[in-house]
Amino acid sequence: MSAETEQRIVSWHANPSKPRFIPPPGAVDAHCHVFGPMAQFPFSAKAKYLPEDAGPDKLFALRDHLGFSRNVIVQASCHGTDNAATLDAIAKSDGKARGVAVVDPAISEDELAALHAGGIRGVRFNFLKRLVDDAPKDRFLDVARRLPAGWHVVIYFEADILDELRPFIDAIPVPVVVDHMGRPDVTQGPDGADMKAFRRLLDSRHDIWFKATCPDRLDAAGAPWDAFADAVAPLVSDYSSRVLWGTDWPHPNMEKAIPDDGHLVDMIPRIAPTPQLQHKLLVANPMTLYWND
Ligand SMILES: O=C(O)/C=C(\CC(=O)C(=O)O)C(=O)O
Repeated sequence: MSAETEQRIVSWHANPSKPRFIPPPGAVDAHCHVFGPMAQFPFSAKAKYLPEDAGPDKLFALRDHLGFSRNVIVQASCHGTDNAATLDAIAKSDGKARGVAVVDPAISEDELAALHAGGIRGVRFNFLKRLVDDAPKDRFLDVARRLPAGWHVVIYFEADILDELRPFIDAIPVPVVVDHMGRPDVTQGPDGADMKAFRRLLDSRHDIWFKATCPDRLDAAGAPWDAFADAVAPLVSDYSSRVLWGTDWPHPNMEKAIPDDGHLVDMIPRIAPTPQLQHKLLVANPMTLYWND
């Protein structure tokens, strides 16, 4: 894809509402991205989408508008394995951001150490065919065995390949964080086949975490995303010590159904109704994974 021939896409709300829910002090938006700015950080030649710039200035303004304190910036597929934009945003955050990188599995120990010094605390393995050309499990496992101390692996997959991925996930030697709960069909409800399979995965190891994120991606009925709230609230309550939350801003590939970030924040008390759950989801859990040093 080339910037000259493709039209750049805006996938985020120009003027998100102020949420009614007020996050607790120290709340972490634990899943968000930056795009570019392209002039400084060009997108990957293999990128499957070409977004407009959504850099750290916009991300930090949104953080403050929504009442959050910190961000975990996840390297988006449009930047490939060049983590410069993510590192730049972390460096500009005044200690208020950490990150998850996407790396070439052949990365050296020195390069991993440099990512650690730049605030990276995990690597992401993406299995979505519409986002990446290949996902080599053996090479992923090789790098997972060489990660700096305290790091984890983030995996992104869709529910229909969970069974196939189980031996791979079982072999990951560090904690695992599952993006968007492995994209279950939330219309099946809390006891549907997808949620049951995901619970079996969570029960198989106590160091598998998940992000209770993306009602906009998972609930096609649209806001206020009632099916998402019904299906996800029991999961948050039953696995409250290993769940994270994030906006997913700037919502890559959601340009046809852009969510209002204020409405996304207002999902939090529906899936985590008590102050205790909200503190775990937004403060204690992400601090354990990302600011544990
Ligand atoms: O942002 C997300 O979590 C989900 C994405 C984009 C993505 O992961 C990426 O580009 O790396 C998606 O489903 O298109």
